[in-house]
Amino acid sequence: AGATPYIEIDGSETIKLVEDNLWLKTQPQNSTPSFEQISHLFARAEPVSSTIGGTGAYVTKINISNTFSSQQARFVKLHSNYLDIGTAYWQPEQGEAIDLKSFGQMDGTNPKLAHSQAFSIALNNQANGTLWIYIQAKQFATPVTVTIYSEPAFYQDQFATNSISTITFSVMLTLGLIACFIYFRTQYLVTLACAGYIGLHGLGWFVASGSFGHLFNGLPFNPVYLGMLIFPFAIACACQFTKLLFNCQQDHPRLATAFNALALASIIVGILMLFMSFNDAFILSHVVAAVWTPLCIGTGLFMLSKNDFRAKYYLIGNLVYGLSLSFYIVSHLLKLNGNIYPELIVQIALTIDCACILMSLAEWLQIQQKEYRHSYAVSRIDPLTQIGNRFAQTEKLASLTGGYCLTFIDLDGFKAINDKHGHDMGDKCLIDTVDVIQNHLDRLGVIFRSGGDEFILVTDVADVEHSKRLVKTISTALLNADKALQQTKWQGIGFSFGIASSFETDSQSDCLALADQRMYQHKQDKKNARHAYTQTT
Ligand SMILES: Nc1nc2c(ncn2[C@@H]2O[C@H](COP(=O)(O)OP(=O)(O)OP(=O)(O)O)[C@@H](O)[C@H]2O)c(=O)[nH]1
Repeated sequence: AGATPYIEIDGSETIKLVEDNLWLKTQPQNSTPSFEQISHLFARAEPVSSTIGGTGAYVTKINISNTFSSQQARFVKLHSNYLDIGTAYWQPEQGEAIDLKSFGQMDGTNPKLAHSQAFSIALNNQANGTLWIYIQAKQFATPVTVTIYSEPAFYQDQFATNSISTITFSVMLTLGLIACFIYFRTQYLVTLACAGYIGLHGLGWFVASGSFGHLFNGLPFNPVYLGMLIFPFAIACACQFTKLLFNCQQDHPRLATAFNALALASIIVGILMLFMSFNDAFILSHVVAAVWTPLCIGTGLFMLSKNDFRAKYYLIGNLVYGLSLSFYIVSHLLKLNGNIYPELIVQIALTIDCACILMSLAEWLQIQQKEYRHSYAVSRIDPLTQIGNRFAQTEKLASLTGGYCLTFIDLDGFKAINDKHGHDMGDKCLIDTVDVIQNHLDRLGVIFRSGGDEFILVTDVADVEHSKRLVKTISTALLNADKALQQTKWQGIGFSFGIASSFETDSQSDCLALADQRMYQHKQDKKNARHAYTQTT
């Protein structure tokens, strides 16, 4: 270890200590050690160059001198994501060592700070002394830097750090909840996977930032570690989401297998992690991330190369997240000392990623909606004549609220066309006949092909008088249509029809039956008239 560092408390807002050779490795303790224990441990501690990747307990002492002529309050912040036990003592040059408040994550008395721990120290005027710090955790994921803040600078830093952290995991949790609600409404599995993907990431950071522990302190275990344990389950959801988003089962079976395999592996890892040491769990989680990140970015690039526009948001989000993770790793390895924590940058990037993921889900839902609308329309259109079919007719009848008029139309002599010229010509005849009907009746209501050579015209009617007038108008229109048909090559075809209104009957089925009956009567009358005509000639 190098010489004991020395800090002069002057006018500076913040004083940062380089982490190199600051800490000494010592024996972990079962409970918060006393000053005597710490000084004892310090004497036998092993020098280490850095705490990064370390586990267990570390101890340090820092000489501090207050150059002010007044008492000074300062905050000491340690950048340590995990911290089971943290305790510090101020040993003035003269006098007894003073116990500063414990600042571990299991202790509820320290100032609440996302991703870090802090404690306060009051330095008498012109005081010289030694600050002893003991820290203990299952894992030191980052170099544990020590920064000394003036009171205003600390509160400012605390506000910014906690705000950014809270906003990001709140946004993630909210987006996850939105995806969850979409699942309840649509039952699409992709939305459930999306809810898991975003929601579990949000929950993970809520726990990992320390905020969960700050809200629910007094737990028998340190909840901050749980953040890492949630991660593989979030990745399992992310795999399923990606697979379903790009319809991999149908379009890219090999990718689907890869995502299923990684999802299964992540779940197994996630369960195993609960039973292994946190250090192993920590490494395994990073292995999962190392497989997932290139896989999702590669998939995004591949899908974009196939012009799949769902990939655009997916790729942007994962690139932002991937870059932030790289920055996180590099910043810790190179011990970059920016003003903003790399964890917060990852959290911000992940929030952007989650928003992009939800956008890609929206794209997916939009495609579904378009397909649904298309099949909805197609299922209600008669493919031969392109007018509404019986299904559409049933819906129209069900939607009627006021008075209505139903016209039953049946072709005369259609079977003969089929018999004489074949079904293809019969089809053509039907198409032409519908054209003629539409030209004459379109403005009078909606026409449906109820089957074979039968059609129904549905008209909304205001009152009895209106329905009486309508009977005349429709009859005239159909007689004109009949005449028009005679001008085409289908002279043998004619229309028989019957009209009934809701004012004459009690129900729609009665109204339909009455119109059918009148149509049949009309057909019979025409047949009789033809018969009589043939007899007289
Ligand atoms: N080409 C063709 N024929 C069809 C189609 N749907 C039903 N048909 C035929 O239409 C004919 C309807 O029979 P009918 O109602 O007895 O025909 P019609 O000659 O008009 O007899 P009336 O109604 O008594 O005047 C049957 O031969 C069906 O096979 C179709 O989509 N295409």
